[in-house]
Amino acid sequence: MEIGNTDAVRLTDVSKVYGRRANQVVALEEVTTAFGRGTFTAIMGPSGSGKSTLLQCAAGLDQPTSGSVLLDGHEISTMDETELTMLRRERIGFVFQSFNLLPVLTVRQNVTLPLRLGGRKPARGRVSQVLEQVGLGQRSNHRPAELSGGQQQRVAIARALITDPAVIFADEPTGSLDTRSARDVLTLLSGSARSTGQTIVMVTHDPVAASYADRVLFLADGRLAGELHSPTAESVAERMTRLGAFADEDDLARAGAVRGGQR
Ligand SMILES: Nc1ncnc2c1ncn2[C@@H]1O[C@H](COP(=O)(O)OP(=O)(O)OP(=O)(O)O)[C@@H](O)[C@H]1O
Repeated sequence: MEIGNTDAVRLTDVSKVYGRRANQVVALEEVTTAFGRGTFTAIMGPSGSGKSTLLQCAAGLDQPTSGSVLLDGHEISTMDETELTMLRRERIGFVFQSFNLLPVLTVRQNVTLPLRLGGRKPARGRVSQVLEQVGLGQRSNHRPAELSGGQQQRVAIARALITDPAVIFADEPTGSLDTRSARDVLTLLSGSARSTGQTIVMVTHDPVAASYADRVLFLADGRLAGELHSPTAESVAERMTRLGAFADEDDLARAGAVRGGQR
């Protein structure tokens, strides 16, 4: 069922409780929000605030305890595992901190893998087009070990883009990259939202990374704790400090670097 609306994902009163009785952890509590088509949203919050849980529930990798998740017009909270697997394969792209490329496959083979797993072939010229889009047109026959971290992450983004997904979910996509590679990856993500209307939802701890998004959603203790539109690294860092997120020295140093104007 496809419904005509402008939201790629809509969560209504989503709660997630792990464990039973005395050991219960409320990871998400009645979260209601939406991710509009063609938008780039960053999700931020202190450690343990529910960011990964939100991403997993929104992407159909985990089922909420209660509430509704409408993804690309499909109610996923009532789907069984087979239906969810199909939906994830067809309509969702994933990008992880650790790239998750297969070392024995070439760049081209890695990028086409999601299609081949679904028994499909890429349309003529599509793989080259996507590789050009991520700036790796000349690297299609290389293997991941022959590429830098930033280039490997761009292969992972090409692999996410190839299925033309309704949403790309990215979990700390710049977490293991140097500043310059991180900037390339973030520019690519924000560019694909702006130029091709790709919807992107990204979890990050980094205010600079979040500043590339159109909107930042803040979580605290499993609940929504406000949002910022057209964020700057400074405004995000300030909000995170207020949420008590920068509790250790590394985080404080990063917030300080941000105020020094990294971007
Ligand atoms: N499988 C699980 N079983 C029990 N508790 C869990 C499970 N997964 C997450 N939690 C708990 O749910 C809460 C939210 O966790 P989550 O991983 O979503 O937070 P996060 O904001 O992504 O944290 P971080 O920034 O540290 O990665 C935490 O208290 C965590 O301990």
